[in-house]
Amino acid sequence: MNIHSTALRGVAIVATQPFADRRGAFSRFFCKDELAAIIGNRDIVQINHSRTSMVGAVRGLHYQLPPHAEMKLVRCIRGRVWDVAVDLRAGSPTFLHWHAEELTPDNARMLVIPEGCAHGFQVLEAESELLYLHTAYYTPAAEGGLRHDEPRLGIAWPLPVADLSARDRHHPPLNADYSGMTV
Ligand SMILES: Cc1cn([C@H]2C[C@H](O)[C@@H](COP(=O)(O)OP(=O)(O)O[C@H]3O[C@H](C)C(=O)[C@H](O)[C@H]3O)O2)c(=O)[nH]c1=O
Repeated sequence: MNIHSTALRGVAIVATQPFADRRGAFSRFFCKDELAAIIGNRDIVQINHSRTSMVGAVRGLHYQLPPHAEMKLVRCIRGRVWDVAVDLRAGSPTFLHWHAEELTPDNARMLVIPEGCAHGFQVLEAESELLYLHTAYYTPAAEGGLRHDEPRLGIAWPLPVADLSARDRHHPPLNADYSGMTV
């Protein structure tokens, strides 16, 4: 598993090389030892799965506030998604900057979204499926969200946004004095 950093501290791309033979392919999805440089002493405590039907649909942008802030490792197991991490860390030199990565089963990439970053994605192929590895338990009271069209982010979604959950339609815009979270 090769780890590639991005402009956002801790946001990383894990590249894996599937073992292919005449039967098909085998991939290592996760390895705490190989990913020790980014996982540290965190544990994966919850694994979630989503399927999104409509091309252009966006899920997110979501995060959990401290003390329930979480690292998420996201992999596309069907279809094609444009996956986004947003830096919400107070004092970060890349505060409110975002990084996007196209994830597919074929490119076998996994995006690592550390604590203090929001996560969202847009579906580029119908019926795309994602697997999310979480280092903190789902805690609704600690959940936060950003609008996909938040002016202070300027995320350049590749397609017109075709579908959003009611919750994601109603995230409030960021205040002008929003300074982020300390994680
Ligand atoms: C995360 C979670 C959610 N839920 C319930 C809460 C809702 O009733 C339902 C759907 O949750 P939500 O609307 O938050 O799901 P998405 O909008 O698809 O959010 C997902 O996609 C974005 C991009 C993410 O980064 C989130 O981590 C991930 O949950 O599942 C649970 O019961 N357990 C859980 O662990």
